[in-house]
Amino acid sequence: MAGTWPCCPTHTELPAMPLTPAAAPPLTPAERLWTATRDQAVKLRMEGSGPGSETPLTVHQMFLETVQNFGDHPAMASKEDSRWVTVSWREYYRQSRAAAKSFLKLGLERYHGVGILGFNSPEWFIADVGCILAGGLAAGIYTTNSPEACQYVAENCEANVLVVENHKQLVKILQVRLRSALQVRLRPYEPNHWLICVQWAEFMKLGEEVSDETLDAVIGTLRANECCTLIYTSGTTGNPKGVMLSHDNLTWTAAAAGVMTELVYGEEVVVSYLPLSHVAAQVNDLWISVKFAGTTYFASPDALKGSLGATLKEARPTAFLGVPRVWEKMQEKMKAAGAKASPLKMRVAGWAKGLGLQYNYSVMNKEPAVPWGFMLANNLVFKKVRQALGLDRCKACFTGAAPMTRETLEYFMSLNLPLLELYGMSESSGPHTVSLPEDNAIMSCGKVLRGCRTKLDRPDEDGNGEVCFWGRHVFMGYLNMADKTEEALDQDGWLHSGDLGKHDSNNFLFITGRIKELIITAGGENIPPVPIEDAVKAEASIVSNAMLLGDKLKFLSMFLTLKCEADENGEPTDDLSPEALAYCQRLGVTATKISEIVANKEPAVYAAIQEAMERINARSTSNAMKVQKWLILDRDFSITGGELGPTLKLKRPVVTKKYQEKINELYSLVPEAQG
Ligand SMILES: Nc1ncnc2c1ncn2[C@@H]1O[C@H](COP(=O)(O)OP(=O)(O)OP(=O)(O)O)[C@@H](O)[C@H]1O
Repeated sequence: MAGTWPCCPTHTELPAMPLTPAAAPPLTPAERLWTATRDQAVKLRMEGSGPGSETPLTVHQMFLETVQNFGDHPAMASKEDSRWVTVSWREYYRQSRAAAKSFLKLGLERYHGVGILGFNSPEWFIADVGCILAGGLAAGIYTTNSPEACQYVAENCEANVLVVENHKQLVKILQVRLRSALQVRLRPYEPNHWLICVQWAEFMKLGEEVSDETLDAVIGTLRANECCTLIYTSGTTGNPKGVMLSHDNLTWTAAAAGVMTELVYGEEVVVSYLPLSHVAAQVNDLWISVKFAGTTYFASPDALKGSLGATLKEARPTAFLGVPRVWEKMQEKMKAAGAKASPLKMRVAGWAKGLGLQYNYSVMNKEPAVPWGFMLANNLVFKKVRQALGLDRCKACFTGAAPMTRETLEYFMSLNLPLLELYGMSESSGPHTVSLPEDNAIMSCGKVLRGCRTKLDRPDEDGNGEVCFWGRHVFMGYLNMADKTEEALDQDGWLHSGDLGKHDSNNFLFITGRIKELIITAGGENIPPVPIEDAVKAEASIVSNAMLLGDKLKFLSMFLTLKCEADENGEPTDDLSPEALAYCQRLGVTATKISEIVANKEPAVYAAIQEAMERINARSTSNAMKVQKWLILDRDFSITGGELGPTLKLKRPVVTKKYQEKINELYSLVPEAQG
């Protein structure tokens, strides 16, 4: 028998609009677990009973359930003229239907894409949901994409319509193909076809003459085991791939993640600021909110340049998700502020942090012991920190999408703000393992989502094997890439993550490496770069980013960048950051710019980094793992520079290509003759 999700509380009032019946439509018959074809259905990985056996739902059904039960609750909040304006679930549904009608009117064909290129906003959500209701494939495009990268996505998903946030983004689109002026474009890839471009308000009216019956007829043909969304991977390991997610992938995963983290229907608040084209933000901000009738507050586009703190204080989210770099930045800022405090305040903070760390380790070890003085520390320090961060209502602070350092985890534990690690991929519709407030272990990514399974493939003697996923969160396939899909999914349908991991005796999963970025030297040694890179960053606090080199080369070397200030566009500048300046001052160096340090090979700084490198080399288990050479690049890595992906993961192929000449210098290689 199929299971059901815990029901949300019922609310008798129905929205004043035609609603289609909520009975689950049948699945499209399918034999295979995967496909690379846009209009093909897949077989779902249904369990016979319990978690994983729940009735599959379409996005429309999940949405409708929330509208029926929480129609008047606020669904979205955005700032207009310095005031928060909310949109109810009923209104959000009405607007999504209006957008769907307009897409149909514009000629959106079934299983064709709608590219959405813009910062997080109600329009982003409405365009996404509207596209799905109209039978299209919603495809977020990163705002940081180059014109060519936008074109790649639009062509790959055969977009009929692009929804573009502003002139800046539109200019990119105009550079690559057609000539037109405003916000929505029609059928861009059909030669000689007419184009229309309209502003949002006009777009929302375009479909007014499309009847409810017409739209409901389309909605009635949606099937839970068919594709509705494309998530483009950010390309840390190669060209972006279109990850096809079905309705069931989204609705099942949103429900499973929310149930596991004990979300409360109608009470959750999140702040949306991470790129929605990334799976983590999209599932957290959009789909979990739909399932649990949460309220999404939209941050300003300059969130990561400084305004996020103010938004958090106003929205006071009940859960908050940050990628590691966001938490690290918060830590850097708080430490810099702490360093300016009076000696007394510093002593109090130091004492409280000791208690915070002790207490949170005791909770983690399942022997919670409130140390003497903890309550005082809570009143004097922890509560104030939470309030200052806008996290005073936050039941869970999550980190995910990339590895996190122990130092940052312990820093937040010491402030009684333990970070809960999540692990997953675009190909698993987001989360595969989840850490919970009362069930987590430091450096672990938590336990597998209920209803899913983990297999560690070909484990070594320490139990490290490739992490493989099974469950209803596993994607349908890569659009138009059957070969890549067959590489990712084995014959039995397990998704191979390309990550190395192991379980401890309590079944916590630890990610111990990435096979997909393993460096294989010319001598055949397999070397995971991240532990060495993290060690350098920990040993030399002036270092912002480190990238190990050595793939198919004779020895290891490393690129380093220094911590610097960012300008108003988030671009790295030549000015050293306060932390880097402090590092220099400790060494008696007066330089304030990266260029000064690099141009002079500033002896004291270079010597200090060399000593750090020697300490790390001394700990390495073989000569092949020692870093023989390193150099400092004159500009830090950034999203805009292309070296970092949207979740701030290093894009190694981009750095290698960009700095090929420097690699040649390091290895005294002669570039291949041209032509
Ligand atoms: N908590 C975590 N700890 C360590 N690594 C993580 C964690 N969460 C995610 N990752 C890494 O991120 C990967 C998934 O990232 P994602 O699906 O976002 O790909 P991507 O950034 O689009 O890049 P790519 O182009 O390489 O697929 C995982 O396979 C894993 O390597």
